[in-house]
Amino acid sequence: MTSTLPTTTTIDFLGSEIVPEYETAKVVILPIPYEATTSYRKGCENGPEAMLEASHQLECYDEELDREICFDAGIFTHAPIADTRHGKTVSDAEMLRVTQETLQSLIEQKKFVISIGGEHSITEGVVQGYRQVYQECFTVVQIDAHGDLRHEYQDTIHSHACVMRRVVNMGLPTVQVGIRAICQEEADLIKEKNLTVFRAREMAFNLDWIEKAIASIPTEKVFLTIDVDGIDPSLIPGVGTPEPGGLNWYSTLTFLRRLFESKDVIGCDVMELAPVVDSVVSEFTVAKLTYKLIGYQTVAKGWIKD
Ligand SMILES: N=C(N)NCCCCNCCCN
Ligand SMILES: [Mn+2]
Ligand SMILES: [Mn+2]
Repeated sequence: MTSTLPTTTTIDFLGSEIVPEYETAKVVILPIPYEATTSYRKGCENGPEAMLEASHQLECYDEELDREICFDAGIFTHAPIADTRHGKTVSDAEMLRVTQETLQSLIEQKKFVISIGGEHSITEGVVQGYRQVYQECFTVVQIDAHGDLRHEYQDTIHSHACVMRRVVNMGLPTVQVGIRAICQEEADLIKEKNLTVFRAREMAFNLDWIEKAIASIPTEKVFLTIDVDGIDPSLIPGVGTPEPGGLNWYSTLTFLRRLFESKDVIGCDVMELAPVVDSVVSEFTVAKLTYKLIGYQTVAKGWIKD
């Protein structure tokens, strides 16, 4: 009997010909095509697959780092988890559980995981995975247009608009970068808790922000969460809630390189890509951003092969 159920085949980051054995891979790409609470334009559940497909067009050679980084690091692409595509329902509790458990197991196996969303609420589960493994405190560095600091939004505390509030409530320090859309409740919380926020308006004309942001991170260990709407929508128009005035490409890369070389980045996620029909700009840019993260980490950790 042939099944009519949709099958999930995994598309490998960069293409199957470069995929190493799981055991030897330092890096695992974890697709999390989950979408439930997005409030404006939909489609971020299709982000991971679009990014993986676009990654086949990347050059393996990183011209900045002067290496074919993928052969140094070894990049393994995991099967998707918490998949809401094709009308499947996954509750927030189930998404958080499977995300936390998958992360915990990959981190225990010493993998450097880059989780690919999917909506930003997933980051709560991702960060919980790190908390299970790391006794030591770490800072969550967020690139985003939005504060995501609301207690609750549209009747759920697990909305993508609340994810950093969940992180703050875990007691972890945060550094928020590129912020340019917050509500009164968030502005009040930032003042009350004296949260560290680098606002896009202040960053726009002054590259000083990069060193200031690095210096403001209170711990050696860092988890990096990138909501791709933090980058300017002229570079990544495929997001659910676009906001003008975002980070440009080279200041983003300069910040990320500094972050990886000066801190111990224990993991990262790249969230909220919602592909636009008939344009590949967003998914290609997100694929390239992801490969840059791998490159910076590979150099920082000395995974370079002779
Ligand atoms: N993380 C996000 N993408 N957050 C988006 C929140 C959108 C809130 N719009 C509120 C408009 C009501 N005045
Ligand atoms: Mn955002
Ligand atoms: Mn966000």
